[in-house]
Amino acid sequence: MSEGQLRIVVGSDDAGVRYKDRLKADLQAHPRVAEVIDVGVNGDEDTHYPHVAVAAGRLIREGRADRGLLICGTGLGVAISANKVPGIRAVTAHDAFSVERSVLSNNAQVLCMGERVIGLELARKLVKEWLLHTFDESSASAEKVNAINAYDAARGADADQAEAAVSAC
Ligand SMILES: O=C[C@H](O)[C@H](O)COP(=O)(O)O
Repeated sequence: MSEGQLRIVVGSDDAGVRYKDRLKADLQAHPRVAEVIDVGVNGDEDTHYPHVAVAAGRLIREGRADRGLLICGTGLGVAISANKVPGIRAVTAHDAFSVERSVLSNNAQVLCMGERVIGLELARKLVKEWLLHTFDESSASAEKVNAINAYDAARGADADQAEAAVSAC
């Protein structure tokens, strides 16, 4: 893997599998992509979106992938589900500005799209652009992402600990 290359996990439910497979092929051909890991679904498989999205999020959390691209009917269910994995920041975005800011403002690792919402060619263009955005740890946005991470780290802890973690940001 060369410097700056990304390992990307892709996944979908049955409503997103056509786009997932097409976008996966684009990713495999892209010079910025070192590896694509497909967590399904494949063919006529009918695994529901939460299971696929959480599997993808876990690969990122475990350090086996850098980013995730998840497709369902709307892009909403996969985002909600991936965000249940600690440390994961997943967004649904169907326009260039939101896709860009998901990385530059939010350092989101996971981009979600809806096959029933966006045209395939626009989705392909946005995914190519997404690959070129990189979060700047020295930017003013980093402090805000750190606050998200502090809330995240405090999940499961008692409320006092959560407040202390957040107020320290
Ligand atoms: O967010 C959920 C997705 O759009 C999914 O593909 C379809 O879910 P539904 O069948 O519950 O509408």
